[in-house]
Amino acid sequence: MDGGGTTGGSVTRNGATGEGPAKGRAGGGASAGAVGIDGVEVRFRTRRREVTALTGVCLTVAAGEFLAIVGPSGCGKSTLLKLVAGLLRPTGGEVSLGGERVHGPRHDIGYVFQRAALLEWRSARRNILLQAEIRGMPKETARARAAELIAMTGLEGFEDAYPHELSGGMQQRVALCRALLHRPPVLLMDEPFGALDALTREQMNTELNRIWRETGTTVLLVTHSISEACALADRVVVMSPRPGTITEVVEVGLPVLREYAATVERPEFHTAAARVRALLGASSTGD
Ligand SMILES: Nc1ncnc2c1ncn2[C@@H]1O[C@H](COP(=O)(O)OP(=O)(O)OP(=O)(O)O)[C@@H](O)[C@H]1O
Repeated sequence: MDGGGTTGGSVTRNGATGEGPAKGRAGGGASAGAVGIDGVEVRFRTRRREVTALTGVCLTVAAGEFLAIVGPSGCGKSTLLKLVAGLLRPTGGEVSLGGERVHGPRHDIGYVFQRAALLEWRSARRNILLQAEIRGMPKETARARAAELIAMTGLEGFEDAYPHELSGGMQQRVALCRALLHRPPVLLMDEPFGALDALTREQMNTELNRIWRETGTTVLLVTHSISEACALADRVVVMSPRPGTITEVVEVGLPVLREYAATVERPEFHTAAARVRALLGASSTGD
């Protein structure tokens, strides 16, 4: 049930180059944290028409893998993330997390959206701790984990600031901390840096790479940026226009340690980005 062919350079995950990490970077198979998407179809029926958003989508994501998803607007990228989160049921096929079929909303995932969606009347720390309150996590555990994440994302000194006192990048860091508070094995990110300026976005890419290496979380990132996808991911899933199917899965073949500016200079990056761009053809996906 693996989706699409692969292309690009050799596999360097598992630190084969000696430049990388990291715990939890398992091979294939349905180990804990792995995502399985098997023959999935999604049809939406509204009063006026029926839309087939996804059809015949098959994909296996290994535990600890970083997967990026790109494709033209409306090809079903967000729909795919919602299926994994259990917020949506497929019309056909099956979705699994850690080898277990997804039947409804899952609590063992983290979700980051384009907008940080922070509560304006809560400080950064209390926005992060919201996750703990919703889940009934023990207070001390939650506070300790929040402090760890605040340090990891460079938010120290801003714990008591309110959202309007934070830059866009800082707000997304808070959203990321909130999504990671309960140590989810799977992190879903839907255009998380789309609203940031180019420089902040590059910094966030480098940070996300570090956080991914440190946490060992499986990441599914939806992005419109070919550069972002190839700079961060182990593999890039390229989708076709609606009804969304997987056109190809491009293996990036870069070491897991990725500092943005250096990464985009590497030949493996250029090979992968050129392939993704060619597959997307004249579609609207940016850069
Ligand atoms: N709840 C819904 N009801 C009806 N149609 C929907 C619903 N959600 C999504 N769709 C349709 O399904 C298709 C895929 O939507 P989706 O949001 O997954 O695309 P996307 O690839 O994430 O788009 P974009 O890149 O523009 O964010 C679109 O045609 C959209 O109109």
